Amino acid sequence: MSVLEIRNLSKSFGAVQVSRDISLSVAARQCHALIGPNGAGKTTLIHQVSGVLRPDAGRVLLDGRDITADPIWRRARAGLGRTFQITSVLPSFSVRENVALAAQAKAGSSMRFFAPAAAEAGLNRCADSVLERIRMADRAGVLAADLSHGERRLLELGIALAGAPKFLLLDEPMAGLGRAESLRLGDILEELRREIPMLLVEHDMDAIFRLADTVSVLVEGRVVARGTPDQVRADPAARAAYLGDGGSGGAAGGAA
Ligand SMILES: Nc1ncnc2c1ncn2[C@@H]1O[C@H](COP(=O)(O)OP(=O)(O)OP(=O)(O)O)[C@@H](O)[C@H]1O
Repeated sequence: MSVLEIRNLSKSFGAVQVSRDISLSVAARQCHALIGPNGAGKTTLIHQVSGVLRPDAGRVLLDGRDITADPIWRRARAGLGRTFQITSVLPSFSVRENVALAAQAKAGSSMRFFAPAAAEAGLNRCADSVLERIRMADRAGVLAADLSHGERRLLELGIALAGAPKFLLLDEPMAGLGRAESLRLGDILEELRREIPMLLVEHDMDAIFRLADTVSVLVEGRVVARGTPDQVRADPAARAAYLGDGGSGGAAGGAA
């Protein structure tokens, strides 16, 4: 069964239709990547899944439950994790505190039976296990304000993971990262993807070919090609529309 299912989503801004009858589904242990030229409507689609925007038509289902009308917080509580859209890092708190606060927000009232010291120890344990996963255990005590851009991105992922998501929305996680930082984040996402299914919008084609099981190519709000990374790389419609290269160059050509 699909963990995330998007059925026939459509969205217009005034006279401009930005999502045109888009359907896609992501099963457990799958990474579905969304690629397309600037302005194709990728972020608009992610916003409709996360709840930032309401679609004009169509439905979004998480674990089979219709969440189309749910506000952002209810989607988060239902297990929809997202990163890299709303900056959630608190600069004057340490890395561990940032993750522990996110874990506390997730735990909510279930913590009320514990003495404060025990609750704090539990949150710190949770934070430390997240920091291991994002390979930032050695930065636990550093103020978030003192992190590099790449580390801040990792911390944003850690904050999302502290919410124990059952699905992750990743909107251009590699944007602005250097080569080494992209590879590091790619390693972490590769480990995570078999555990938490994800919808990934990304321009970094190396990351797409490394992480995605399925790729959908969006052009002018419509899915024009879909398949494995290799199938999409060979698809004439994808090459013509997204790569704009007649088959010889462009982003996927570069990754080939
Ligand atoms: N709130 C809005 N009001 C009006 N038009 C919008 C709004 N948000 C996005 N658009 C338009 O919708 C189209 C799709 O934008 P969107 O940001 O979803 O594309 P994208 O594929 O994510 O692009 P990029 O790769 O550059 O991030 C663009 O033409 C954009 O100008």
